[in-house]
Amino acid sequence: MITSTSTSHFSSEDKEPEITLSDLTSVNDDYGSTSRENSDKKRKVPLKTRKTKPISTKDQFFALFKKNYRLQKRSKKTNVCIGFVALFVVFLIFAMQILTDKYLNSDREEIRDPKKYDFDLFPSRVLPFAGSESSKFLGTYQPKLDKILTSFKYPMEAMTLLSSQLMNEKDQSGLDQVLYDTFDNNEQELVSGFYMNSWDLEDGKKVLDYKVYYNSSGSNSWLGFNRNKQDDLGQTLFLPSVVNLVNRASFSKVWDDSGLNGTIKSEYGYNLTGPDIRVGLKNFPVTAGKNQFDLVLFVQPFYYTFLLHFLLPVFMIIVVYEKENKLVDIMIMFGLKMKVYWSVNFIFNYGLYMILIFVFYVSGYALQFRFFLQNNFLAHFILFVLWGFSMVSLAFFLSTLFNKVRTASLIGYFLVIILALVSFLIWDNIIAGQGTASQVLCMLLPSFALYSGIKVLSDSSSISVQGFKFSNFALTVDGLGVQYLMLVACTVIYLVLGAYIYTILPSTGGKKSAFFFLTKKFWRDMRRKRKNAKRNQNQYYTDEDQEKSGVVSSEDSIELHEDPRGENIPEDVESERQRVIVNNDPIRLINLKKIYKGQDGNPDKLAVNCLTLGIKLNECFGILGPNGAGKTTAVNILSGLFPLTSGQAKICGFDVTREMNEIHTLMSVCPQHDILWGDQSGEETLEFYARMHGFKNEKLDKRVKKTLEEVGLYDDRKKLIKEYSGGMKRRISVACALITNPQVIFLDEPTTGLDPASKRQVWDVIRKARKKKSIILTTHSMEEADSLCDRIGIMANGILRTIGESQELKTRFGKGFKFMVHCSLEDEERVKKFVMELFPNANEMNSLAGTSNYEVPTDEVVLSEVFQTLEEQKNDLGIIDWGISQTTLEEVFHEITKMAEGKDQFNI
Ligand SMILES: Nc1ncnc2c1ncn2[C@@H]1O[C@H](COP(=O)(O)OP(=O)(O)OP(=O)(O)O)[C@@H](O)[C@H]1O
Repeated sequence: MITSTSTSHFSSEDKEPEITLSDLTSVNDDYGSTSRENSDKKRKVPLKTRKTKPISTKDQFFALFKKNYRLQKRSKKTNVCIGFVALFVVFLIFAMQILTDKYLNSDREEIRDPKKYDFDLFPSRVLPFAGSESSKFLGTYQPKLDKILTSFKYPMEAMTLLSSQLMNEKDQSGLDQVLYDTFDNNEQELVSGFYMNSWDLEDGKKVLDYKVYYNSSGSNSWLGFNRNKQDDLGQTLFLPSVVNLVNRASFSKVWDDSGLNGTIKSEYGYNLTGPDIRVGLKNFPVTAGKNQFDLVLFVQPFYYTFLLHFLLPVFMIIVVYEKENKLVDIMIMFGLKMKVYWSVNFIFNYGLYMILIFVFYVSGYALQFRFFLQNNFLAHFILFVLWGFSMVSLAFFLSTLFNKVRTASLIGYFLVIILALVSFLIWDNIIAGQGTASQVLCMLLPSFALYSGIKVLSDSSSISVQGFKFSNFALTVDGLGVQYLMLVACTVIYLVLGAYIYTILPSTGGKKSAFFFLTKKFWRDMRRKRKNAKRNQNQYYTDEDQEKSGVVSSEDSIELHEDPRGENIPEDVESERQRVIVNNDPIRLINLKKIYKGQDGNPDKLAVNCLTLGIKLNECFGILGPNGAGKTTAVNILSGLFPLTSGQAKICGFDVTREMNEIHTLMSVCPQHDILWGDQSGEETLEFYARMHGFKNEKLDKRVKKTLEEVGLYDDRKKLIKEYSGGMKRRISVACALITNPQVIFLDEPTTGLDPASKRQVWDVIRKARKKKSIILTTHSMEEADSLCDRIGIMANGILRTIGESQELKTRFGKGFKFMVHCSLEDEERVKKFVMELFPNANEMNSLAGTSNYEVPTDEVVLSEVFQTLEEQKNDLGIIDWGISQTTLEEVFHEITKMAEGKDQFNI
């Protein structure tokens, strides 16, 4: 086991982010040569430092906000749809108001003496009385019946205004008159009137005359549709319950005390004493006038609730789109802080919602909706503001549950209808009748809080009510306080739930235990992260610092584990391991291991095993390997997408497990697949990333222009990405990786899908960009690795098989040179003899029709001599053509992967 212990160097000098266009423009002509080694020896990268200041939260915030704004502006279909729905709902209500006034609010005829119904004492159907706490009665009675009246325990007891509304000793026509006179005031509020009288018959029997008036016109009757109709609604629903009350009173002791004893034979078979009870039912008298039936009052809670839910799926789609297309991941790799991401989305979505609210208010006031005119402005404004918060939180929470835009939008739009409809159907009919506790519980689904709030305001804005006044505010459901509180609570609850689900089910990087926060490790890591972040805040250096710094090492002690191959570890891999442990390369991987947890019954997958590797300053390091070798996994760990299972990975001294925030400020990635917003132009895409890294104004423009020119996209800079060809997208992805002037770049198959000309263009860009940087490039193109990479590592089955410069590998694994000679058949023997003299250890591979191929050991070939000899003797020997070539990297690759086949199947 070898260890190294070291110190660190920091510079806390506070400077603006460096814009070194020269990084892109100055061409380093000696790429591919080993002379770079020498410069590394002179100057080593200090650990735990970065070149630029940490990315500022403010820069990220504005870059992200601008991007969101631009994309939303271009989502024309969605915007039109939102606008259309808003206007549709508003005009629907407006149309209803007009239609109602014209057709439903017809003239009303006077009814002074409404139809009267007489009933048996005990109707066969006895239903519970359907009154509420706010129901009011108006009645008249004889004082001697006082006790009967006060014995009407439930529900009259709850009717607070009962006594104040009772009028002594009015006769029936007197009550008719009172009800008639107060019709316009009473029609919404009074549910009933009653008349009660008692007298003695000639035979001494007592009579109790009890008339019930029911109000079929107010809000307490069903929708008010029964107005003016002497229907049997009250007869079937209302009267029996009142009669039941009378009966209960009759049976009570109070009855006896009132001295009204008599015998009652009920149809139930009871023999009870009591008076001759005469019960009747009458509708309220009606004044002449205009019916003021308010259809709007009935429908507006539903429509408003529907409209105010309409942005829910839009918000979900914004988040899920970026999740599905891995745009969040790439932004994280470019240093985006999640707290900034969520804040911007929250504020942005809330802003969109406020635009909708603004349109809603303007049209509501313009069209003179009573809802707005009659109610206190703060009452509905606070309700809408708080609903906006809880809806955005709810959308975030829901968006963590979906990974596909299609599913999210389908379920989102379905939810809009369902939530509005369920609130409409359930609140009035079921929940409103329950106690406050049940109502509060239901409001944990904030749609109920919104609906009930709108309902309170809507009812308060009916024609005959004065509207919701400031004095009506209270911590009750009717006073809106409960709704406000619950909307605030829902905002917090759904934000916390969303963050929790996002943590345990991230879009990438593997699931976490549902109880992760109960582990000691979690809190320890949190503490460490916070400590590191504080310590690292000002640890960045300038070019000058870098020049002065010399060799600086990490303060951490690093242990090198034994390679799983033990003694059989290839020499070059072992020597790299020894080199890495004592060198402070900008990228250091030590014993890196990654196991993907098996899902859906699949076993765990060991993707990377004991990878120890260092990438030097100014170096472009190529990782080659067949599909599934573990290349992308290694890059993803380094870029913070996946956590490593064990081992260490450090970038400029920052640990990927704890200091990813710092690492993101100094690295960038060109992912394997283009991860871009289709509705942004190439220029805007680059601007976004550059802005996120602190580039502003002129510097920003220059940087973007230069980078676009480098990748040959300047002329197409204004085109939307969705109009780009595959090759253009690839080039803009490479440009994104370079625009932020990072110290460390990961390029995952950067030229896949490019035509040869574009490929070479990108290669040029990478070569130029390499100065003062460390680049890891994974590729399947041997030509690319050969041309760009200073060193190459070949992986197979998650294990590093070999490492070295391209030439070294060719020498080590190739079978020397290939020599081909072509002559006529009669000269063939002579030529063969000559070849064997020239290359005594050559091996003839094949010979056909005068063309022979040989493998020649490298040490037998001195190219200049071979050229000279062959050119001199060519004509004498009758050689028509000849050629010599070196073993290609592709052959080395095949050789190594062949050797690796079937090897190293480790148990996890
Ligand atoms: N998220 C994942 N969950 C489980 N296994 C995974 C996951 N990602 C990759 N693997 C597995 O890990 C191994 C290494 O995959 P990786 O993508 O790193 O290979 P690669 O060398 O980049 O391949 P390619 O050249 O095809 O991109 C493969 O066997 C792959 O199936």
